[in-house]
Amino acid sequence: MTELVTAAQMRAIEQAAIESGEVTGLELMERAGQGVVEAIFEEWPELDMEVPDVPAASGEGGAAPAAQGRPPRDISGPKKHRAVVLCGPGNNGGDGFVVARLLKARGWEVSVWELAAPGEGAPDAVACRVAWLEAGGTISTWDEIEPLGAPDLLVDAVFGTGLTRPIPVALANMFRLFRDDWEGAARRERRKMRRVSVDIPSGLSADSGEILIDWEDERGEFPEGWPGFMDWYFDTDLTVTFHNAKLGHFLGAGGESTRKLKVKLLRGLGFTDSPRELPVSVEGHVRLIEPVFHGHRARSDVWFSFVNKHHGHKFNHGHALVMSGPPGQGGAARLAARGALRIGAGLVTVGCPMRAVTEHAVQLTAIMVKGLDGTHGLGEILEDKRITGLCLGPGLGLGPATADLVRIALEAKRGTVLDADALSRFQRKPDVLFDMLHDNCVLTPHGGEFARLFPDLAERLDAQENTATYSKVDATREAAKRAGCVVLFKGADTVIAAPDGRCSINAAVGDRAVPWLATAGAGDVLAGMITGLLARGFDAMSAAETGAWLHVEAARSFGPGLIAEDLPEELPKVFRALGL
Ligand SMILES: NC(=O)C1=CN([C@@H]2O[C@H](COP(=O)(O)OP(=O)(O)OC[C@H]3O[C@@H](n4cnc5c(N)ncnc54)[C@H](O)[C@@H]3O)[C@@H](O)[C@H]2O)[C@@H](O)CC1
Ligand SMILES: Nc1ncnc2c1ncn2[C@@H]1O[C@H](COP(=O)(O)OP(=O)(O)O)[C@@H](O)[C@H]1O
Ligand SMILES: [K+]
Repeated sequence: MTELVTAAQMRAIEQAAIESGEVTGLELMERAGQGVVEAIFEEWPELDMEVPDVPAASGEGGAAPAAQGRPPRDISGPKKHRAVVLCGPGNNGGDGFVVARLLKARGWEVSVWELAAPGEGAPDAVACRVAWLEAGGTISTWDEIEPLGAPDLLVDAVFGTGLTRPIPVALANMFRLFRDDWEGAARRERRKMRRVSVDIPSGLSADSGEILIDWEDERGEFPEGWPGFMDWYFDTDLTVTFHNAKLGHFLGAGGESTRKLKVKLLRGLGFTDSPRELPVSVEGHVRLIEPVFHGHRARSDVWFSFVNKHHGHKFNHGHALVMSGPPGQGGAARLAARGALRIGAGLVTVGCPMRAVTEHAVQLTAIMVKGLDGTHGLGEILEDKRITGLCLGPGLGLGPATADLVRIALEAKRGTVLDADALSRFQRKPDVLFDMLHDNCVLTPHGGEFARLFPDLAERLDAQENTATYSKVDATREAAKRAGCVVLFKGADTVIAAPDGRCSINAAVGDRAVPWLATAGAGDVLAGMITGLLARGFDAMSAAETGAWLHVEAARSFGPGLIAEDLPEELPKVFRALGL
């Protein structure tokens, strides 16, 4: 798994490298700029070549008049590539000056626009600005911006990890206007404008992925028909970050805007080849779930145990029990049960009220059905120690029986997933639930359920929109600590945390985006998949991480048009593709 860092952790890493004398701040900035240029040419190799001029129409420009019967000959020579670099007042802007200088040295026409000159607080950026001027570069200020020739490349080096204050909405709007103006100009000149952000799209918090906008600022001055909220950051095609990806690349709006992310190593930070190991002790880091089966990277323990499924009979693979609600509401439990079976539990039983047995029996084949006489019946069946995974919540109902079933289930101390109604039922008294939970449990709330169990954390998360001091990672970590078990907070940026501080993100963004997974019942299947893994003996954190990752892989493999029923059925294909 890849380690993700916060802005403060990144600063600590850089600081440690600088203090050790291994590298200077200026060298780091130079490498960062080089990394961006390298990434640009890797992503768009065509930019590394000269642009052939478009032959002008007869009589215009430099093209020769067409000789009879022959196409016009281009005598105007190659055009230069053009870049516009937007520089901010800090070290992110410093990186921008390096990029500008390196592109100019390769023969590009480069215009630099400066929000404000870097000051004493950013001496390395000042030095890079001087180097740009010494290389013959010029600098315009943002209030002098005028339409110019269409660029092939727009480089956003305005704000990076140092953005902590919200930017004025007027500035955010300028990002959009530049982008639109230059994109229009590029279209007119038949060029394609690529947008690249240095470190993180400007306007986003590197810690929370939130858009940092000061909405109070001059908002009223702008005309009707404002663009939607999601346009208020520097919308970009490629983000080039350094050393390690940041949390903000995967959370919230940051996840949605980071379509393509390249991580460039800054050699001299105690690194050899891998961004996966952190060179200095970084407390409380977060991992991106990204199991790798082949290649030079070591397999994680989770995947090792998955591959090495024991041989033996079905009970070696665990027995999952999924509790169902009353007749007519059993679909959710059946979806969960199917997920548990397909992910490899040896046996799966749907436990239901006696009157729901017929409904389940006509629908289920490989999955067993057991009529249970309420809490008493659940207690009885749990005397069978071969039942190793429990799932309660999908379609269970919000009546008092649900709370009793949860209590009996938790007393049995098996691997247990609580989802949906099993969470919402405790809205009024979450502490009652927290007192019963044990460390082999996984709670799988979506946003609404999270707010029911942890209203103060959800409120804090909502309220911090413009300050970026509190992220989904912070909220989920706090929730896990309070609950005393693993909490998986769902979404395209699913965050999974354990009470001991371990935390990971399962990001369904960028090339892993699966918006079609937002379909009724998808969450029930996820609960079942995690239950199946618990039944197989995975610990709570590994079960949640592996289940969440496979859930998205199944959705990716199936593609648009997916309905919840398709998810379990897609798993064999995912396993095959993984070489299992
Ligand atoms: N030596 C280092 O620390 C390195 C830093 N690097 C770059 O440096 C960046 C971090 O640099 P900084 O910490 O200087 O911060 P940034 O350059 O990201 O931005 C902070 C600057 O913007 C100003 N600012 C913040 N909020 C503002 C607002 N709302 N309105 C107007 N101005 C605002 C701050 O006063 C500060 O000058 C990284 O993202 C990375 O691009 C890289 O060069 C690698 C080496
Ligand atoms: N835009 C999205 N991209 C990726 N996954 C998503 C997205 N929206 C929702 N999901 C996932 O889909 C599932 C929906 O679960 P949930 O909200 O409980 O719905 P339901 O109760 O209908 O099953 C969760 O696993 C969630 O992480
Ligand atoms: K930036």
